Amino acid sequence: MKLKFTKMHGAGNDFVVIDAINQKIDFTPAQWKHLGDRRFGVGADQMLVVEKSTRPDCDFRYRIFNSDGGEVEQCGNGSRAFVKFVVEKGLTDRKSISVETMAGVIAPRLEDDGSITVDMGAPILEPEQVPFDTENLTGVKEGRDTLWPLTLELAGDKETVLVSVVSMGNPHAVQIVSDVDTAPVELTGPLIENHPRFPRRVNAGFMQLVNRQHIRLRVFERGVGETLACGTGTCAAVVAGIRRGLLDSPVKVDARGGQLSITWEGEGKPVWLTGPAVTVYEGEIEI
Ligand SMILES: N[C@@H](CCC[C@H](N)C(=O)O)C(=O)O
Repeated sequence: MKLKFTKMHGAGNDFVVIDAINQKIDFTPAQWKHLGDRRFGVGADQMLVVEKSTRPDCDFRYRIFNSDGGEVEQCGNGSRAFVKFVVEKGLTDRKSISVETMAGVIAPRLEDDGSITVDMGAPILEPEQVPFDTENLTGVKEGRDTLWPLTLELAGDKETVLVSVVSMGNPHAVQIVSDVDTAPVELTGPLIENHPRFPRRVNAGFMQLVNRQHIRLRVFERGVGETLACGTGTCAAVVAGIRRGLLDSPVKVDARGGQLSITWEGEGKPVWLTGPAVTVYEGEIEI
């Protein structure tokens, strides 16, 4: 079939966005992987699918596929691209929508100045729900957070890193580093992603504190590798920093591909993610 798609990005985290309301989509994991392939397909970190929702309280259903072909629960930068896409394509006449995801309902809003704010829902902080296996593991309390030791096997050597575990619908392990530019993201990212204590694998965040309202962040994403920005990773890092008593909301986050901003009032409250979304081009591919 000939698939119509739109190439978009949010702070450099790039997407193939597909209208599955007006096109019939039923792809295998291998076909999703092909679409995400930068050499043989279109190329993107994630493929985002726009569907009708079956829930009466939601305007759309939003499905997310990583470039490895696997379907995942949530994508924050993608949710900004999602609302821009449905408005630009005339799929809704509302700029503030409710969207069903595998991880619950989120609410992106397209402002008149083009910026987008998303209610990403409340973070999940119980390790077993992240999910993270704490059996026979002792955590270190810091503020309201617990830091968990993760032992990594590095070419025969063992190294332990302390991580906060947070779910924004999808799992995150966040550690503090002194300098994101020299952090071993490529080396330890895959080891954290596939650490046996995370049964569904994990997104690995590396956060540098600039001041109490400003961080720099790199994320090695599950099923993708390092991306230029990760929206849910940004939410998770700020939640971890606030719970550790190191950050105060609102927090500005510098990713390699742009700046995002997070507001969070604390436990049980939703995380608000603000940032850009850009349409790059429209395309068609035989698949
Ligand atoms: N880029 C994303 C997250 C996409 C999913 C992630 N790789 C996972 O597997 O959980 C974002 O902006 O949140």
